[in-house]
Amino acid sequence: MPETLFEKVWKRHVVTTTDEATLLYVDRHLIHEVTSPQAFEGLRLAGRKVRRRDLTFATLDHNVPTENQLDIREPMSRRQVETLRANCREFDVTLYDMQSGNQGIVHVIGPELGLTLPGTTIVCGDSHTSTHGAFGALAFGIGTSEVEHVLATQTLWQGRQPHSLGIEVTGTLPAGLEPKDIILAVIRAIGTGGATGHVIEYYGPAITALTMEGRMTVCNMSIEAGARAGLIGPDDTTIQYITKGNRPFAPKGKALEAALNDWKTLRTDDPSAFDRHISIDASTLAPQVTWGTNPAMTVDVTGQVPDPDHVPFASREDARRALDYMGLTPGTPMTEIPVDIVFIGSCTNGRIEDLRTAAKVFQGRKVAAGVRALIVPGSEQVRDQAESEGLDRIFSEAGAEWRQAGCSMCLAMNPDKLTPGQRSASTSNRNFEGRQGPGGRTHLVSPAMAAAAAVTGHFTDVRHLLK
Ligand SMILES: CC(C)[C@H](C(=O)O)[C@@H](O)C(=O)O
Ligand code: SF4
Repeated sequence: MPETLFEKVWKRHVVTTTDEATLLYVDRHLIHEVTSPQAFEGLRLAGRKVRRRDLTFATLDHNVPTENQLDIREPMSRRQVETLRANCREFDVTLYDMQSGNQGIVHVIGPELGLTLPGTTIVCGDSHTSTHGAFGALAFGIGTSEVEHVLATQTLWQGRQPHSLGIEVTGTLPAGLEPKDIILAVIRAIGTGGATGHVIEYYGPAITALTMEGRMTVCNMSIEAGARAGLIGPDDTTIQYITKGNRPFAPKGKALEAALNDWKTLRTDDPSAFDRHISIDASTLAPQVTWGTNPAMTVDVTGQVPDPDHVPFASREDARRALDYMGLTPGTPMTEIPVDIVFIGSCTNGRIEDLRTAAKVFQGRKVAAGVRALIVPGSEQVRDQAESEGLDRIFSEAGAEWRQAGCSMCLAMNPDKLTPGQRSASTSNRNFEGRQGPGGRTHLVSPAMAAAAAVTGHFTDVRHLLK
C-alpha cells in the first residue's frame, strides 16, 4: 500500500493508541507569551517540571512593540512578556528574548535556528505552526491545556488520524506573482473549510520551484483552509537551507549523514495514497487580493468587488455583511480601492525573501501621499540580514517605516493597530472583522502587491510596476 509523507511521519511518532486516540511523541515544542502562562501555572500547581527542556524553546512575538521593543506600555502586554521570562527562568527553558539577536515570530525563528527539521513533529500553542510543514515536518497548533501536557510529558493526545489531501500545483508561477498568490488561490478554490479534517501535502512543479521561504508562506496558510497541518516533502532546496545557513540546532557531521539518508525516505510513495486530491495550474494565476472577511473571499487584482449573490462558499447574507463591513460596492474594480496602511510582515510574509521582493517595488519610488507603510521583519535575524543588504535604506528612502521584529499589525495585540474604518493592504494571513484593530478593514496580498499599493495609494497590478 502506498503511503503519504504525512502517514509516515505520524506512524514514527505513535507512542500508544487506544480505540479513539493516539499518543504522539513531540520532537520540538515552541512557546510564546500568549498561550503559555496557564500551562506553566498548571505545572507549578502540580509540582511538575518541564520533561524535556532540551526540546522546548520560547520566544516573545505577539505583544512586542515594534517601534521600540523595550518600551512596552500596555500593562497586559508587559505582564505576558514578564510572565514568560519568569517562567523560562523558573523552569530553565531557553528563551530567545528581545535584543538577543534571535528573537522573532516563533514560526520564523524555528527554521532559522535549525529547530525545524524534516520528519519531526513540532507543536506550539499557535495555529500557524503549520508553517514548519514546509520542511516535511508534521507541525500543528495546540491549545493551552495541551501545551501543559507537552511540557510535562513531551507527548500529545490526538483524536483520529486526519485524512490526507494532496494539492498539486502544476505549471510555472508567472513573473510578479508570489507564493502568497498560490495559497490565496488554493483557499479561494476550496474554501475556508475545504481541508477540514485533513493534512494537506503540496507538491508538483510550482511547489518544487519555490524557495523554503516561499514554501513556508504556502504551508503557513493551510490552517486558513481548515487543515490540521500542511506539509511539503523535503528535497535539495530543503537540505540546502538546513545545511548552508548558520543553524545551531541542525544536525552536523555523522548525524547529518544519517539524517540525509533518512530524509530521502520522506516522500509520498504515490499520489494515489491521498484520500483526496486536487490540482491547480500556477501559470493561469493573476495576483490575488481578498475583498472580504475571510481568506477565501478573494479575487484577481484585475477583477472587481463581487456581487453578493455570486460569492463561492458564502451565503448572500454573509457576503453582504462582508461587503458592508469592508465598505465596498459590488462592481468596483479592485484597482480603484484606496488604502490607508500597508503592512509587510508576519509569519506568512516577514522573511528575507519577502522583504527583498517588496524592496524591488519600493526602489526609486515613494510611498503615496496619505499612506503609511510599515515594514516589519519577522525576526531579529531577518532584520540584520535586510540591513546588511541595504533593504532598510530602500524602505526608508521610499518613506516607509522600518521596524523591529514581532507579530506587529498581523493582529491587534500590540501598538500596531488599524483604527476604525482604516483600510490595509496586508501580507498577513487573517482578515476577519477587527483582526488588525476594531473596525479595521484588511485586504490580504503578497509582499509585492502590498508594496505596489503603498507606492500608488490603491491596489495595483504589480506586474505593471515591474515591467
Ligand atoms: C495568539 C495566538 C493564540 C494566535 C493563533 O493561535 O494563531 C495568533 O498567533 C493568531 O495568529 O491569531
Ligand atoms: S504573525 Fe500573526 S499569524 Fe503569525 S503568529 Fe503572529 S499573530 Fe499569529
